[in-house]
Amino acid sequence: MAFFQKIKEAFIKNEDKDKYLSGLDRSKKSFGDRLRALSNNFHGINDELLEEIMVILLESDVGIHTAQKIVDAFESNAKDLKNYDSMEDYLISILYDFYDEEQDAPINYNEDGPTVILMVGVNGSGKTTTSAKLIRHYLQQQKSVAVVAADTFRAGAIDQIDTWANRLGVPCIKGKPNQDPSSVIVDGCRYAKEHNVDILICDTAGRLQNKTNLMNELSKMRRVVSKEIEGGPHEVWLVLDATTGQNGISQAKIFLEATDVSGIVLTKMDGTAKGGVVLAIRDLLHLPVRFLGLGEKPEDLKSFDINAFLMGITKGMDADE
Ligand SMILES: Nc1nc2c(ncn2[C@@H]2O[C@H](COP(=O)(O)OP(=O)(O)OP(=O)(O)O)[C@@H](O)[C@H]2O)c(=O)[nH]1
Repeated sequence: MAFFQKIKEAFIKNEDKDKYLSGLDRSKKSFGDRLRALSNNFHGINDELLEEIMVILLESDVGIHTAQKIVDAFESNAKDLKNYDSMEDYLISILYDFYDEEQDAPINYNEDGPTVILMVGVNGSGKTTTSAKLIRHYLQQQKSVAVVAADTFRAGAIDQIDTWANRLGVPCIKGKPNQDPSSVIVDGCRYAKEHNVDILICDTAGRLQNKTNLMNELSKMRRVVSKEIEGGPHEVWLVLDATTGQNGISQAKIFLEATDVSGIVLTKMDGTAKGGVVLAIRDLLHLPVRFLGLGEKPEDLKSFDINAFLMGITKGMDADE
């Protein structure tokens, strides 16, 4: 069976498939459609073709380092592929293996009390919106959820998450503007323990003015959570704006130097053709992509699925043809 068939079979079972297709449509235009255009002039695997694949990867923002690795892996076994379809199928299999989802541990949920998730990332990356989307995601899974408005530095951030919490009918634990975010997080943890909350989402501030401050602030937050709730924080998710592509990766590295991060949420994927950044993240940051933001609405945050992702960026809506 062609490799793509396997992806398609898994994709069909994903209930978020329509959102994946619409949200990744721009990436598909820059990747899948351009790849397919190579079928018009396919003369086997040669330097020209490898060069074209490289350019397509780069323009999808896979980044030079990662793109080179992908092309090398592809080249080493592709020589005998005689037609475009088998070439495309093999390339998709390389991208699949490259992501290698098997290496990901499942999300670390606390079996004995609230699971605390710290949301970190620079301002504007979509952290607050993603926190709101996560509330919905977990409510849909019949979990009890509360949110902590620990971004006490940005005027408006507290109101923003509070409004979302009200709309979604979950408690929002908030402090005053400029209050120490860690003290608000302590209040949140205590509330979660007292009220048997399953998931506590902490929307933190994303100030990146200097690494030492960031490091101190993040380690204080971790420390207070771990004192209040055993094993916490159970997950620390770095929110990255996909439209910033490779710049987002440099930003991510600063956060990774400041604290342990257990996963990435990539927002605004619907607004960019740079979908290839998923592969660069995997290669350069060695972290699982946990969720993709595929639109602005609360229901537009989707659990990452490599099959749906590859389908979205390669064949998209044409997959039924
Ligand atoms: N199209 C689209 N827009 C998004 C997505 N995620 C977030 N946004 C938009 O991005 C903008 C910034 O989002 P916020 O959630 O306010 O960003 P933030 O990181 O919390 O910013 P601070 O609160 O300043 O830290 C908002 O207009 C969101 O609607 C997404 O997946 N797709």
